[in-house]
Amino acid sequence: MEFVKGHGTENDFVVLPDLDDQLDLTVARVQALCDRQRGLGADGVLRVVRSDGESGGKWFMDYRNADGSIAEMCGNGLRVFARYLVDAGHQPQGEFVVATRAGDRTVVTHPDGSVTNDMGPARVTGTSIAAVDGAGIGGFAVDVGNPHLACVTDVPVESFDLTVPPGYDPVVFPHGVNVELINTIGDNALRMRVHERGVGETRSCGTGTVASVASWLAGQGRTTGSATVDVLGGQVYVTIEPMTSTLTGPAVLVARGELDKSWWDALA
Ligand SMILES: N[C@@H](CCC[C@H](N)C(=O)O)C(=O)O
Repeated sequence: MEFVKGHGTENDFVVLPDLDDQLDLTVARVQALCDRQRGLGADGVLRVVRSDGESGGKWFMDYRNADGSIAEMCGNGLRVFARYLVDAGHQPQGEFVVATRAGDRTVVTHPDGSVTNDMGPARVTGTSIAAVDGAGIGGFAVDVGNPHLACVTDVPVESFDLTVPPGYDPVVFPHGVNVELINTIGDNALRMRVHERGVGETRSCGTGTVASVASWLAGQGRTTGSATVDVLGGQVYVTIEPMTSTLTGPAVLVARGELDKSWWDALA
């Protein structure tokens, strides 16, 4: 069984081509694939499935977090997914549509290896508080298809301990939440760290960067704008408009290989 390893600003993924939707991708298999000691190591798995195109997309991105849970959307993963499709010859370079659990998303692959995703609307739904290092930090709840609590703070984001999952209000976020801590570092320039639902701290989160810019704008009473977002693994560029948002950043394919069949079968 073929796999590809890739990353988008060091948010890393195992890509599993399963064009005819044959794989039984159990929680145990996702956990083992993502484990950095007993598997390949990744923040998540991207299963590539050919879709019937009825929803507008010819491809379905089946995204799983490292703990085996299913999430609606993954922004960095979508760029890697698009790069894989072009690299494998399944799509010509340029614009095409990928179906996700959050809806159809248009992607544009660029010759320099970067990808621009249409991320759909970033909806600011209210305010809430994250508990980090024993202190409460206020932020905005932002729905980017998946849930975020994006907190702009004056405390340098480098100073937080994200080895401990941030606390959050389960009434506001009944299905868990991704928590972003954000500093303003210049004109239209942010720095972000993230604790991802189903993973832990990661070096980047694409939907989290979109939520961060939406939250930063909401704090100024704005609903449109753009910013660069520095993350531990690099930099992305986000635009927010009333009806949609975009995310541009690198997508890197690192390795290709074959999973050992007896290892895979033993995990069923
Ligand atoms: N890293 C992703 C987000 C993956 C899903 C997230 N952990 C969740 O459970 O919602 C991204 O780049 O957006």
